[in-house]
Amino acid sequence: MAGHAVSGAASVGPGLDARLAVPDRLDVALTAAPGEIVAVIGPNGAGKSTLVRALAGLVPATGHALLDGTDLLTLPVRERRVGLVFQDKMLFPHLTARANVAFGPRSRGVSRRTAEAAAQDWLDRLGIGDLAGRKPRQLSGGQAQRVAIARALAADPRLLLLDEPMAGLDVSVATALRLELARHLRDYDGVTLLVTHDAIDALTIATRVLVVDAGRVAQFGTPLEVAQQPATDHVARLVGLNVLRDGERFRAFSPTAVNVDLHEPDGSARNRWPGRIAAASPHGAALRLVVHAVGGQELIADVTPAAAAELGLVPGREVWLSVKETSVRSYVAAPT
Ligand SMILES: Nc1ncnc2c1ncn2[C@@H]1O[C@H](COP(=O)(O)OP(=O)(O)OP(=O)(O)O)[C@@H](O)[C@H]1O
Repeated sequence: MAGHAVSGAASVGPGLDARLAVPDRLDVALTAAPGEIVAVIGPNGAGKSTLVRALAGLVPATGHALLDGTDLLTLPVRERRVGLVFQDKMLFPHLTARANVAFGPRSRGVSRRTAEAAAQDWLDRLGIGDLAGRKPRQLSGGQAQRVAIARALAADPRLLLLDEPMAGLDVSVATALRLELARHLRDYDGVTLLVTHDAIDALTIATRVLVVDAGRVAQFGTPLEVAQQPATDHVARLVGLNVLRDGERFRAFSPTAVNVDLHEPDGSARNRWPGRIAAASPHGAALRLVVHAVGGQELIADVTPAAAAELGLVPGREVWLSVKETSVRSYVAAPT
């Protein structure tokens, strides 16, 4: 069966098929079909940036990273058909927005005229065509980020690496950029990796979510699988669920399903925990309590402001939390 992919071996088909290791920092495998948008999420220091930087060739890694059948790790950085957008944008400060975007095509030998026309077209599409003649220092954060995205896309990459492209932007700017990015990515037939700390990005833009924890893949599934059946506390928090481990299984329940009492509740509820309120903050129309349960587990409970006032639910208060078994979803986390 020469030429055919075998289970566990690298595939030679289109898309991305990577297994990358960086000593003491990262050891992950992932695949993505053309057109897929993979959100990469995980706690600080999990290895998300190391993964995208290894794919870009900015961090030395071992293993393989087949992109449309060609191993990126064997190619010099300049020859990898990879587009990069980092939080710190990395625009050339002395070049105009248009020249920044034209840089990729120019360095591949496209004539200045053609490259600049294409650059102008990308800037127009991203809604900042009128700013094409400005230098990066004359642009706002959101505008500069659009230039960085235009520059990455104009280079016609087969792999687009976006490392927290919305971080550091004003909420309204980030929201507008997120919508535009989602629209562009829907038409993009390469593979996108989007590193994000934002559950909305992960769950709305992505076709799949890669959860990285301590340099390993903790979960790799559809946004729905990951939202409904998170396999790490970090993701549970990100999607706003409580998750308890029960051997091989996970037990998840919504903060809105949690009852808060000042005394141990009556009855035989299996799911009840004494603890102390560590924090309270508004969450939509509710008040969200973070409770440190006896035993170390951190749980969240949403209560009405009226109940909070009546029971005196303020940080430091000892409480009992309980949840009905019918409100608990029990599952074995989706395989990675
Ligand atoms: N240049 C470096 N040299 C050695 N170790 C590094 C270097 N950069 C990062 N690390 C370590 O590698 C691990 C992964 O870091 P990485 O920046 O990839 O995490 P991350 O998931 O992107 O985190 P964050 O969400 O905070 O950006 C961390 O333990 C970090 O301390």
